[in-house]
Amino acid sequence: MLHVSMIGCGAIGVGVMELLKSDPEVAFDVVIVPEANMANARSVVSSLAPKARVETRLGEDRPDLLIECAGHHAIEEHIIPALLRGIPCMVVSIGALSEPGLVEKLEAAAREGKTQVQLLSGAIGAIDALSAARVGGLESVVYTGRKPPNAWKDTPADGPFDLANLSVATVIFEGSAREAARLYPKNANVAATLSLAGLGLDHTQVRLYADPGVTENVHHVEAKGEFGGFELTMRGKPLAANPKTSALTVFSVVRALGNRAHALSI
Ligand SMILES: NC(=O)C1=CN([C@@H]2O[C@H](COP(=O)(O)OP(=O)(O)OC[C@H]3O[C@@H](n4cnc5c(N)ncnc54)[C@H](OP(=O)(O)O)[C@@H]3O)[C@@H](O)[C@H]2O)C=CC1
Ligand SMILES: O=C([O-])CC(=O)C(=O)O
Repeated sequence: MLHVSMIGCGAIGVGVMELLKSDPEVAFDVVIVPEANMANARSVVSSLAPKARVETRLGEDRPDLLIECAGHHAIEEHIIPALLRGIPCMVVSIGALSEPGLVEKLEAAAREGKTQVQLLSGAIGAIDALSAARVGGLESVVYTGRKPPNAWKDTPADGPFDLANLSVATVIFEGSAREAARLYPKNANVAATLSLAGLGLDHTQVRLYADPGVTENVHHVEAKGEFGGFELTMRGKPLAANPKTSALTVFSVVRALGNRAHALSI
């Protein structure tokens, strides 16, 4: 039985608890949320993981695994202290790791705690192939993200582009993954994941489209290197609870937990 504590009880956290509710090998013991969200989280958790406590921090608990499904601040606030205590962690807010120095800080905390932090693949696939290809040497990684115009509301594209009236697919950003993450932090998880697995934030090229012709989060990756090349297109259905998040992200967390909990891992 894998004893899990989870940070976050939003679109991903709730989706994960729903799918694992009847898995006898995964037990949620603690769900961590901000103070203001505790009452709401308690009512959700009581039906999905009735044995779990809702807390604002991990406290003295020592889970087999701490998983972050919360957001950028949770990494500094909860993951780094847990790693320092030797608790293995998983992180889904990979976009947060584009903040200078944060990856190194995570790594140092895991090393000091003699444990490991796993960065989950989330909404994008082929991370295994890309990071294996890096071993032989990569030449280029180009990521194209395409989302419906309303997905770019309240971002730097909202204003320079008349999102509500776009009639054709429009490039709203072209540049490095580092710049994409700086300008579009809430849409930067995939670009950051590809960068960490591949050529890094400065050498991963990113093009972002507001496209009235799509209803899904479309992620296209083209990678070339010593291994040869690959092209991948993912058409991620957004979650009803948060249209910025593809459903595959929830499945990716469930897979990762299953791989730790079950006898067979794939
Ligand atoms: N790797 C990938 O491919 C993807 C990663 N993501 C990332 O996953 C994360 C979660 O996404 P999603 O579930 O859709 O987001 P939601 O906003 O639906 O849920 C986030 C949850 O985390 C809680 N939370 C926020 N900050 C903290 C904190 N410091 N400590 C404890 N709890 C906290 C929120 O509480 P409250 O509501 O009170 O703020 C809320 O319960 C985001 O960072 C998102 O960018 C998303 C999609 C793909
Ligand atoms: O598709 C998703 O779930 C999220 C996404 O585009 C990103 O954050 O890069």
